[in-house]
Order: sequence, then structure tokens, then C-alpha cells
Amino acid sequence: MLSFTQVSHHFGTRTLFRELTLSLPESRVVLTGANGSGKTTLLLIAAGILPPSQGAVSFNQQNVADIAMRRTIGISASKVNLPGFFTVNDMLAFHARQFNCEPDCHWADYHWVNAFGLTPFLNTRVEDLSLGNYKKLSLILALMHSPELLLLDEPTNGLDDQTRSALEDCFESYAGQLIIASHEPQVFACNSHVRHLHLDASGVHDR
Ligand SMILES: Nc1ncnc2c1ncn2[C@@H]1O[C@H](COP(=O)(O)OP(=O)(O)OP(=O)(O)O)[C@@H](O)[C@H]1O
Repeated sequence: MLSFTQVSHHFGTRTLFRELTLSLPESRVVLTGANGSGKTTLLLIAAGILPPSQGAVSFNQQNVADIAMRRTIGISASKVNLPGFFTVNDMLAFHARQFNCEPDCHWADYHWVNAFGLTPFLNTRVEDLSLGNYKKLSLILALMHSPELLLLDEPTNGLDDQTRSALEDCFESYAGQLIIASHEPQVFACNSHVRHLHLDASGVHDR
């Protein structure tokens, strides 16, 4: 369960969240909100990548900022930059080594590389990828270490039909907690048991 306790965050004079206290026991959550309302920022805070100005975030009672939590959480967000000089192959291998989850096959045979149609780009440098292929790589890196908490920022945006369909299957079968920030409230094909949250200047509300 993801929990925010008295979380406030501001950039300069702009306050995005003020004393946000929220528990999310649901396994599927969609977060909507206007451009600039703070969805990505909230995901970065939930991933332990961005320390909040005040307050704490925990997943299953452990602070998400603890280094031991890195393996428990996966995030795909455009603001999480990947090193441009790596090839896709190098990036996958680097992540696998870092998280000790090297698959038992060549990357060309790796399930998500195939499912997302990334095989032709294994030798392409990350900085030369198209936006859609960059997003595919970012999603694979979020999924590869089988995290218990998966945070996805606009995961379906700009993806081709093959990848959208593979991603929908992933959403269906994923065993952990999945939190998606999206402008598409219907991002889950099956909408039952999905908690819908909306973020605006007054905070996070159920809708
Ligand atoms: N590092 C930063 N420094 C200063 N301001 C920032 C920083 N990151 C985000 N912001 C500002 O915080 C606000 C929220 O940004 P955020 O990216 O979280 O919004 P969002 O809801 O994800 O938007 P979108 O739907 O457009 O992706 C924006 O006004 C943005 O300009």
C-alpha cells in the first residue's frame, strides 16, 4: 500500500501539494489532472526520486526514499532521463546488472523487447530513438526488475497499436500495485476495481 503522510511540495513560490495525506490500498489507481497540476511530480515523489519539501511517502510501511526500496519500485516518466550515449542494448544490460535481474536470453528474445517491437532498435543510441521508442525503452526498464509498485506517467501516449495492446495485457496481468498518471481516465480496459483520483490546486480527490 502506498501512503503519503503530510506531504507538501513546492517549486520556488509555487506550492503543488499542501499536507497531502492519502492511503492507496487499491492495486489499480488512475491519477488525472490538468497540465501542470503536478501528476508527474507526485509520481517522482512516490518513487523516492524526488524528496518532498515536507512529509514522507511509504510503500508497505517502508520509506520509498530508502535505497533498499529501489528494487521494489519501477517508474516510467519522461522526466526520468536515460543516458543518451548508451545503445538500447547497453541500457538494458546496465539496468539488468544494476537490479540483478539479467534474463536468461539475448535481448532480441526478451519478452518485452519483442512485445513492444523494440528489436530493430537494440543497437540504436538512446539519444537517437524516436519519442515512441524511447517510451518503450523506459517502460521496459520500469518493468524488468518485476517491481511491486509500478508508477507510469502517460504510459500509452504516442505508442503504436502493437505496444498499446501489449501494455494492456501487462496492465491486466501485473500482480503488484499499478499507479498511472494519464489524461485518459479509461486507461485500464477493465475499469472495475480502479480507483480514480483527480489532482487540482486544492489537492487530490476521488472522482
Ligand atoms: N524541477 C522543477 N522546477 C521548477 N518547477 C517545476 C519542476 N518540475 C515541475 N515544475 C513545475 O511544477 C508544475 C507541475 O509539473 P508536473 O510535470 O508535475 O505536472 P503534470 O501534471 O505532470 O503536467 P502534464 O500533464 O503537462 O504532464 C508545473 O508548473 C511545472 O512547471
